Amino acid sequence: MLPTFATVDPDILRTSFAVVERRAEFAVKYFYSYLFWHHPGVRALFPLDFPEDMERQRDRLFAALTHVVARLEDPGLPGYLGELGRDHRKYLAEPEHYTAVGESLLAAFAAVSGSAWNAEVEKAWGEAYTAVADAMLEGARQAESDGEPPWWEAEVTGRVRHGDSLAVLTLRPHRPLPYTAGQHVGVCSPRLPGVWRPYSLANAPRSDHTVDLHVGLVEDGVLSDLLVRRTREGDTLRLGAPGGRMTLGTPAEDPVTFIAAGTGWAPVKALLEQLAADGPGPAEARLFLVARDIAHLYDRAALGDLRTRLPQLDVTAITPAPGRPKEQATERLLTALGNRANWARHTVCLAGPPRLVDEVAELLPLLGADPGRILHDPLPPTGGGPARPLGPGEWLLHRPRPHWHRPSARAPD
Ligand SMILES: NC(=O)C1=CN([C@@H]2O[C@H](COP(=O)(O)OP(=O)(O)OC[C@H]3O[C@@H](n4cnc5c(N)ncnc54)[C@H](O)[C@@H]3O)[C@@H](O)[C@H]2O)C=CC1
Repeated sequence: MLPTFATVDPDILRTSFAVVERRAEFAVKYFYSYLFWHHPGVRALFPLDFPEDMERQRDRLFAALTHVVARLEDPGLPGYLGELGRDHRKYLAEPEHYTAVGESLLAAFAAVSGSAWNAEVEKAWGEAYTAVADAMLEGARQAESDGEPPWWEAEVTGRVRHGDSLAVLTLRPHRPLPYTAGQHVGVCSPRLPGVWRPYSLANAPRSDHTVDLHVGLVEDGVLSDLLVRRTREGDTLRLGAPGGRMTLGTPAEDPVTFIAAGTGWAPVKALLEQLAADGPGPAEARLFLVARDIAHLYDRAALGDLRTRLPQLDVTAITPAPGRPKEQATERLLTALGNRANWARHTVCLAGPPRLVDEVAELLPLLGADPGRILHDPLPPTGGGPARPLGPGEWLLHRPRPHWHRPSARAPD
């Protein structure tokens, strides 16, 4: 049985985390300095050769903590943590590493909290961290006792380029990778040890166990550059444990809307393949496909095939007006979504750039969609903007663009 957070007072954690969050940058630096100084053995788990990756790792820690603090009463939290622990086996994380991380985290929180840190707060965080670590370790132990490897070695058996910035890789894992359409995996190349990035699996499970990845070139990206430009058939990659909640039951009978932007098409394609394979599918299905320009509406043959197999699928392709920036497609998408009805009846699967996902996920309930049936996965941002909440000073220096729900309300730029 997974540990619960029943004994931890969520208000104490939230109030004290708000204090830490305001000095997040310092807290994170303190945390890693403390961790590496007091537990030098842990260094091996982090990609110190890639400073940019260290930055991402730092952001990820805060993103994960924020996720936990925001969902303390969520009954799905232990399940999420179990999945995280199962996935952390790819970093070769052992119980003693969890202890070292917990000790360093509390030290960092105490260091940045000043007088807001007291015995009661320390006790609450100690208990919360123990519950988090126990849930993660339980997930890892379960995976190990199920005979799951910490990662799956996979050979690249196919590579198709779509323009300069996109490649579809086909991989054959050395042993079958158990997953559900819509899920994603961590991907790592032995040529960049320790650098893991999440990619959605772009196909429903196949009898030959091969999987496709759609890889878009990320500006200044380390792994995407290697995957798009320098990976060849016969190369080996590592895949972490599949995870993610953007999955549909089988057979899926309720009306469903898919919204895919850029390579967010990958998991949506997998879900459509699953619908087509399972039978007639829901009576009502709609797909909004968003791309930065017409040339980036790739994979048209596969879409044509899916339309034949799912004749009820209503497809809307959206690109920016000629000469407008790629983000304008998101405005057009929001308008198109506003023009549709029946949101209360639809399950919505949403995949694409994090900011688009955030904007759409905020808009849909205003259109009548049930927030509990809007499915998307929190993926780390790929460049172009901060990955964690901005501190007050940073906010003044880099004011975030406001999130507009009604594009018509947006001042012309
Ligand atoms: N499961 C998921 O949610 C998946 C998410 N992704 C993510 O999707 C993204 C795909 O990148 P690309 O193919 O290069 O897409 P892209 O950068 O070409 O963007 C496609 C469309 O997304 C919208 N968009 C992009 N940046 C935006 C912004 N800052 N604010 C509002 N809207 C924006 C625009 O409408 C744009 O036309 C990556 O961030 C990747 O991590 C990819 C696969 C699966």
